[in-house]
Amino acid sequence: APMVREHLKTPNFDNWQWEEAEMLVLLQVMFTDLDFLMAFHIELDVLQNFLFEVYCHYNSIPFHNFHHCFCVTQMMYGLIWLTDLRSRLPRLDLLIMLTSALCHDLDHPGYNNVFQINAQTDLAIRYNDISPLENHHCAVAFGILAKVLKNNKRTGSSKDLCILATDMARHNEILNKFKSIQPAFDFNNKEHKELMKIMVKVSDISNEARPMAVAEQWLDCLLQEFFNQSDTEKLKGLPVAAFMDRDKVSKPSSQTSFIRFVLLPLFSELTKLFPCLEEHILEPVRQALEYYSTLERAGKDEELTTKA
Ligand SMILES: Nc1nc2c(ncn2[C@@H]2O[C@@H]3COP(=O)(O)O[C@H]3[C@H]2O)c(=O)[nH]1
Ligand SMILES: [Zn+2]
Repeated sequence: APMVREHLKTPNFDNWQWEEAEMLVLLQVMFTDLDFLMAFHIELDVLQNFLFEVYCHYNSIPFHNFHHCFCVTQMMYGLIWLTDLRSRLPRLDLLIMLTSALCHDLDHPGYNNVFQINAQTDLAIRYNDISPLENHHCAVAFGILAKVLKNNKRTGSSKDLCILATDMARHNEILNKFKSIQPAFDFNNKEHKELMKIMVKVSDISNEARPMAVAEQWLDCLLQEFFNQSDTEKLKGLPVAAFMDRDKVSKPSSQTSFIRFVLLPLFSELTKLFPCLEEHILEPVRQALEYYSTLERAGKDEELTTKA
C-alpha cells in the first residue's frame, strides 16, 4: 500500500489495473493526502458522498467516462507533487484544481461541442453555442456540490472551477496568455495564479505522457468515441471533421499531429516554469512522437509498395 501511494504521485500510474470501486478509494487518498479534510473541515463521509455522486454522473461511453476523470485527477495530483505546488499556492487553489480535474467532463454525452452546435442539441441551445459541454460539466459540478454540502458549507467562490478553460477551442488563447506571462511568473500575483488552470488543461490531454501501453489503450478509446460521432454525423448529414473520420485517420496520423501541434507546445511551456517536468511529461511525449512517426512512415511505405 505505501508503494501504491507513492506511485499515485507520478505519471507512471497505470489506471487499467484498478476497478472503479478502487479508483474511488484512490481519489479519497488524493484528497486526504493533500490535507484537504483537515484544512477545510470536510467530514470523510461528505467527501465520500461527493466522490460517489461524481462517479454516478459520468456516463458509460468509450473515452469521456469515469476512468478518464480518474486519470486527469491523478495527473493533476501528480503534478501538484512533482512541481511542489503545495509550497507555492494556498491550499484552496489546490483544492479547486483537483476538484476541477475531477468534475471537468461530468455527464459528457460522447459527442463534442461541434456536434452539439451542428445538431442544435438541447445543450447548444441552453448555452447559446458557447462552450456548451464545459458549461454543462460546470453546472453539474455545482449541482453535486450544492447537494452534498447542503447549506452547512460555503461552496467557495462559486464560479471559480477551472472547467471552462478545458474547451480546446480556447486552447491557443490560454496558451498564449500563459506564454506572455511565463517569463515573469509570480505565484503571488492573482492574475498569474489564475493561469495555473493550464495545469488542468495539461492533465486533461496528458495520456501520451503515460507509459506507452497505458496511453495506447486510451487512444483506442478516443478513436472509438470519435468514430462513433462521425458515423452519427454521416447518418444525419452533418459535417464530419477529418480527425474523427474512420476513413481518414489512423492511430499514427492522429498522434503525430496532436503531439507536434498541441502537446509539445503546451508541455514545453509549462516545463519552462517547472524544469523537473522535462523528464516526467516532456520526454515521454517526445518518445511517443518518435514511436508514432516511425509507424506513420512504415504505413506510408506500405501504401507505396501496394500501389506500385
Ligand atoms: N488525437 C488526439 N487527441 C486527443 C488526445 N487526447 C486528447 N485529445 C483531444 O483533446 C481534447 C481535449 O478536450 P476533449 O475532451 O473535448 O477532447 C479531446 C480530444 O479531442 C490524444 O491522445 N490524441
Ligand atoms: Zn477531459
